[in-house]
Amino acid sequence: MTKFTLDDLDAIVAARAKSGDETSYTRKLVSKGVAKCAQKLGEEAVEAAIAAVREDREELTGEAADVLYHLLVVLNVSNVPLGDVMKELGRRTGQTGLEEKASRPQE
Ligand SMILES: N=c1c2ncn([C@@H]3O[C@H](COP(=O)(O)OP(=O)(O)OP(=O)(O)O)[C@@H](O)[C@H]3O)c2ncn1[C@@H]1O[C@H](COP(=O)(O)O)[C@@H](O)[C@H]1O
Repeated sequence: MTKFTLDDLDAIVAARAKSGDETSYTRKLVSKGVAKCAQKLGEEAVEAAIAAVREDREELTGEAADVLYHLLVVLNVSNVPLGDVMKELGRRTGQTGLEEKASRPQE
């Protein structure tokens, strides 16, 4: 079996978001707008963080899957391609996290 990737899920999310399928959770969520999608992403991220602090690996695995799915939904409604995010991550591989932080514009 070939490995399921984030690109595969991204393609499913994109197709479901624009489908008129009443049974699609993605379509339903996207139709509520970016604020609702972002709220769900935030909730799932907090749940994942709580699972991590609890050291509950099984719970964290499930919550992490929820976070990735909801992040893809938010990127979709915001018209930000996953490829752009991956490009940005790729660009950062040449430097350490602390170097990247120091290179950010000062607020
Ligand atoms: N990976 C996911 C995925 N992860 C989480 N979820 C849904 O996210 C929701 C989050 O749970 P909650 O209890 O917080 O949601 P809720 O009670 O509906 O809350 P509200 O949205 O009403 O606030 C659940 O309904 C989950 O089913 C997902 N829904 C879909 N996918 C993927 O998207 C594909 C397409 O799904 P549909 O669009 O439903 O066809 C699926 O085949 C999956 O591959």
